[in-house]
Amino acid sequence: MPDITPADRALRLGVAGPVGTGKSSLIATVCRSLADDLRLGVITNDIYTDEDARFLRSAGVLEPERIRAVETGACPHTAIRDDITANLLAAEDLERDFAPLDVVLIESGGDNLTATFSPALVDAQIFVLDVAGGGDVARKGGPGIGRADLLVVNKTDLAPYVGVDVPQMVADASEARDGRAVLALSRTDAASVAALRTWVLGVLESHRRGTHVPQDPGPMAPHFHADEEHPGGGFVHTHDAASEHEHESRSADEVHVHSPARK
Ligand SMILES: Nc1nc2c(ncn2[C@@H]2O[C@H](COP(=O)(O)OP(=O)(O)OP(=O)(O)O)[C@@H](O)[C@H]2O)c(=O)[nH]1
Repeated sequence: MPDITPADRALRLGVAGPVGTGKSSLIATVCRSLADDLRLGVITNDIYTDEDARFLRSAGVLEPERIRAVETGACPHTAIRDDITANLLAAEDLERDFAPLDVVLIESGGDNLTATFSPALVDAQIFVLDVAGGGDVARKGGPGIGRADLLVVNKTDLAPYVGVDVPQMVADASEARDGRAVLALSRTDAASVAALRTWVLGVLESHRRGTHVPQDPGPMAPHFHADEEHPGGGFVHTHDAASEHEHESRSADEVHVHSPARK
């Protein structure tokens, strides 16, 4: 049997970041700018719905069949970091059904500031912040901000309305990242969209050459889960290997993958 190396399959590119920072819109932008040149697929993760996948299908950026939703049933960050089975199966199915694909984009649904993808699931990952979250967010650090392959400071067109100094926010982010890539993006700014396109093509090229090394930004920082039945209204937990994980656990066949009916 021939050896299959990561370079022989599609580049798997994760897109994570807090709720509403523009992850789905960024994926739509990448699809619009690359769909004529590359064969693309998308997987979205949502807790109970396939809302992000439906948004992308209705945006008409790819054939609907190339956009699949994983309904995680628990926090999406669990399905991109702790038990990636459903996402891996969805990626493999998509890659088989539309072989050969160049890039599969995997979105982590509305999630918190510390969620990151396992390097066993994605080859590279983008972490998305937006200016509306405040100029200070980039300075606060965390695994995604510090060590994702690319940090996007999104919706720069809104900066004048929310009083954020974009060059300062980018400088703070670059400092928090020891010089790793930071991109100020707005879907209304063609030059920034072109820079995003160039970045994706660059990662794809190194992936194909076999020189791209997936990085692990690190586990989520300890975080608080609201729970009415818990004393104190919730609990704090961590995701490091040594600590017990308290999320509801689900087997792969309990996790739903939505794909529209094939024509
Ligand atoms: N002004 C402006 N608005 C944007 C931009 N990108 C996205 N938005 C808006 O920001 C809102 C959230 O965008 P989404 O793409 O749904 O964000 P998301 O991170 O996928 O959201 P969740 O999946 O719920 O976490 C929507 O109203 C978008 O239209 C941008 O570049 N500029």
